[in-house]
Amino acid sequence: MSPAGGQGDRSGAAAIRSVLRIRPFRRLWIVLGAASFGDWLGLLATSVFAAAQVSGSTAKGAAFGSLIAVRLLPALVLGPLAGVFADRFDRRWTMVICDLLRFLLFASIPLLALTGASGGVVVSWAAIATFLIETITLMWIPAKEAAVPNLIPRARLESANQLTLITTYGLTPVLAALSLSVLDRSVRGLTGGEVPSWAEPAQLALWFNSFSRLATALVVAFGIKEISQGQTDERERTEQSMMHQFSEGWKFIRQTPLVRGLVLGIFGAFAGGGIVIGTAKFFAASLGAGDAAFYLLFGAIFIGLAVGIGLGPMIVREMSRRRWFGMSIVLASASVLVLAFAIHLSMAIVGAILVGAGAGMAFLAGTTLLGGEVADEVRGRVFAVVQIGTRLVLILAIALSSLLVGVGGSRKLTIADLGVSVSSTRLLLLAAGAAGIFAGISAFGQMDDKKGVPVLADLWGSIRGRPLMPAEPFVSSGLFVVFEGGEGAGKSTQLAALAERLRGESRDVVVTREPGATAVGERIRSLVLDTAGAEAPSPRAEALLYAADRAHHVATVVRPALIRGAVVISDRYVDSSLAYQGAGRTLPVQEVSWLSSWATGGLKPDLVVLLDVDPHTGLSRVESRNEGADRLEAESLAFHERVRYAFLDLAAADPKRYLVLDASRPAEEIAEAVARRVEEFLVDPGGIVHPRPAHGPDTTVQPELSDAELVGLEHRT
Ligand SMILES: Nc1ncnc2c1ncn2[C@@H]1O[C@H](COP(=O)(O)OP(=O)(O)OP(=O)(O)O)[C@@H](O)[C@H]1O
Ligand SMILES: Cc1cn([C@H]2C[C@H](O)[C@@H](COP(=O)(O)O)O2)c(=O)[nH]c1=O
Repeated sequence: MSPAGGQGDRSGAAAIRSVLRIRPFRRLWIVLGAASFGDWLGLLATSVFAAAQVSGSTAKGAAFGSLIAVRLLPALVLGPLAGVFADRFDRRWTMVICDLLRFLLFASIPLLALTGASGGVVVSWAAIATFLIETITLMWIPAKEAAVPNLIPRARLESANQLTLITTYGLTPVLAALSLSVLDRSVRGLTGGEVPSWAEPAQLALWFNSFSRLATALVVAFGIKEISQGQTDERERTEQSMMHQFSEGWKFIRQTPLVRGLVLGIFGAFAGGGIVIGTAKFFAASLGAGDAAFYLLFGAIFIGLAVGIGLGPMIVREMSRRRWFGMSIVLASASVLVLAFAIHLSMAIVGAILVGAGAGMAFLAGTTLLGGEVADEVRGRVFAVVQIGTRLVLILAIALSSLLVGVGGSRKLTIADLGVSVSSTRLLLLAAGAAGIFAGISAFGQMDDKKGVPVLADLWGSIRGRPLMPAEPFVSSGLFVVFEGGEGAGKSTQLAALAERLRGESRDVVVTREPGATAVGERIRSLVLDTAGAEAPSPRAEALLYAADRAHHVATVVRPALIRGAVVISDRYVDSSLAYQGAGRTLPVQEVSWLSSWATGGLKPDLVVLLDVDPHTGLSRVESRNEGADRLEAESLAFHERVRYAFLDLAAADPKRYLVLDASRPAEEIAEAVARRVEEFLVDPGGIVHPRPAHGPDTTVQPELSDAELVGLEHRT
């Protein structure tokens, strides 16, 4: 899989500019920004407004709290059906109708207040209207989320999500809070403190919220008709009953490993986040810090979120988004553990920033994966489940953790007589961190698209711009033996002897070589080795030519023969490139390795017979053939020395796969040793470490690739 929506080689800013050039998305982003600003304003204003309608601190607190609670209620009651709307009906009209209704409902709250209704009536209506607005929002969000992937190319989905998430959760809430406070001051300043009720900032904010929804409805209806166009055919959508579509959605989530992993991971992350929020006050106190520390920790989480969403893709670059998602959850959860052990505020702030960064990256990767990899016809339902589930998990986690901490938070558990005190807040954080790590690892396991590729090496390779690649899926029932060594080591001699022996046992044997085993290879061979006439290729061009020969050789000769069960014996393979172009030409060995691995799709030999010979000896054998030296044979002695030691180093790094023989021994002795080793393989095929058949739909890789041989692949979307 390519990283869904990965940004490739573009810088973050360039990727975002390119996404904004897509007209329907740009329009949607602008109105969503305005609407999100209005929503945040509305959220703050409705609550403040409701509190302002009653007197007495208890009543004010109850009014404020009940409005917030009412916003969460619809998700529990009506949530499960919301996604069906997004998948069943035209998403553009779903969004438009929802926004028109929200426009009316938002406007109705300050309108009722203007009629002179009593505070109690206004608060009750505000609660009912908020409940209805939230219910409508439940249908609007999956419709919008499911529509976005149809507006932009998949490769730009991540940038689009970055932009939307930063706008919705970073810019607009801060702007809304600032605007509300500036509005409040200005209105009070202008009216000298005698603010008429219609000009109350909370009322003005509600009007803004209302009209921002009207604007969204109009722009979506008349300016982004593409939302309707991208959707699955209407007949297909309405053929099934709603109940059937509802159960289909759940079945899809249960049975699809990617979605299961995503849902599990997202819920785990939100549970962890909820516990951090629920315990934050007590945690700040356990650090011996007061309210200021509490706010600092909260700020740190938001800074981390912004860093994760804004910079995450630039850091991990082309890494598989499935892997990035699981790793981000593990990072966030491990950082919760840091919080559990924090002994100083500075340590806690670092932990909180990392929690935020991990959560932000997981959120971005998860949203992008859902948008890019879930089919259009079920996308709305999947988004709805995530949306509702996260709300539920968050509320439960906050409620339960604050309850538990409230019961035991002020106490300290003293372990035996050791004098070690452990606050229950920290124990809870510890449990949350551990559970989060478990959820992250489980999600990773369910979704991993590079099974068998070492995780940390892949991460490090990705950060450096060269993610490791899984081997191409293929099932070999043959044996792949390669002869390597310097010039005149006796490779052709040994290869011929082995082939003859195996053919004598009636085995299917394919003798081949690099470069030059195919017609294309012959031409490449003459380009790299002929000394007469033609201009010599530069070192990088030489490396590419050998890789091109290898790619064609593997695809047309080696793999087909291995698939049919033949013993393939090749005179030189990847190690020659590492030794000659890497050590000999002093090109970066990692890059040469990357190139070869890409060319071969990760195919490695079962056995490499390295014939080690002193270059003096080898070159003098070649000379005695009186055929003249080719371009590489004509290289300096120092060059051939470097080649020799590079071969020996490669063999030392992976001794199981190599048979190193002293090539100055008599040819018959060497042939005997080679035959013995090859017979071992043939007698005991279980000992062969070539690619095995896949064990399931996702295990399409060679599990035995060593770290050194797994090299980067530039993923393209
Ligand atoms: N063990 C050995 N002892 C002495 N001479 C050998 C031995 N093996 C091969 N030779 C001789 O050395 C020469 C080179 O051998 P061969 O062509 O097999 O080597 P090679 O590694 O394939 O060479 P190249 O690097 O040119 O492909 C030949 O003349 C061969 O007869
Ligand atoms: C595969 C491969 C080969 N070379 C060099 C090594 C030799 O000098 C020639 C091949 O000649 P031979 O007589 O067939 O052994 O090419 C290389 O530099 N890089 C490679 O990948």
